[in-house]
Amino acid sequence: MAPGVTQKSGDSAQESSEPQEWRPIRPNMVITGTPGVGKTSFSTELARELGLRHIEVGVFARERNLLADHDPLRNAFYMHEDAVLDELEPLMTDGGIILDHHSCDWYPERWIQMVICLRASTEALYDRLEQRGYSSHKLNENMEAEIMQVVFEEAVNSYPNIPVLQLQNDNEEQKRRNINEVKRLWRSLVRRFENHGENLISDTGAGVDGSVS
Ligand SMILES: Nc1ncnc2c1ncn2[C@@H]1O[C@H](COP(=O)(O)OP(=O)(O)OP(=O)(O)O)[C@@H](O)[C@H]1O
Repeated sequence: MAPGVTQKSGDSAQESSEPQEWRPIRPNMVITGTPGVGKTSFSTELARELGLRHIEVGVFARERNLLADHDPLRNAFYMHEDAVLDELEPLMTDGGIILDHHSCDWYPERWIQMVICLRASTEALYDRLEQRGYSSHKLNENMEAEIMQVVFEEAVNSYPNIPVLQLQNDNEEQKRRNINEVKRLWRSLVRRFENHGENLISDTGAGVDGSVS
């Protein structure tokens, strides 16, 4: 995996100059995971069913000409991270956003109220990445990252106040079960967010297929 495919310079999940009490009008969600685990498929369905806006961060950056250098080894572009954050800020303030990207350590923590890390078995992931025609370097790098749970640990370290839901996404049946469970958790979060000003989910994990929250 390209380490972040972002160019870091400044603000991050753990560095915020905003007052602690700042919160979006509605909650936001991050869906992360190694490339190929199924973030975009999952986010698209979830956003449609919950009436949320799905932002595939790499596409968002490309559409706004916020891509930086090209990494020839991975055939991927870095992003101008600060500029992407600036563009995202008003959207995140309104809330109801699903941010979909394989790196999640650069958003201000105050933006995010739910974090999901999708996982895939080595067999499922290998097949998906091979089908994409990835170079052996890129394929091996991603496989190793998934086995070493690099993205999950990044998510846990970036959002110390939010339980990170880890969901196994090897097949369509698991995806459907997980989407249904995330919808239930999200609706519960929204109710508590509106009623009591809470921004944490407390009942994560229960009944979610393969979850290790
Ligand atoms: N639950 C699933 N069962 C079977 N195939 C799946 C599942 N989820 C996704 N896929 C397939 O895996 C491939 C990768 O999915 P997707 O593009 O959603 O992954 P991604 O994590 O968003 O990747 P990237 O980070 O590179 O954008 C696609 O061909 C998709 O159809």
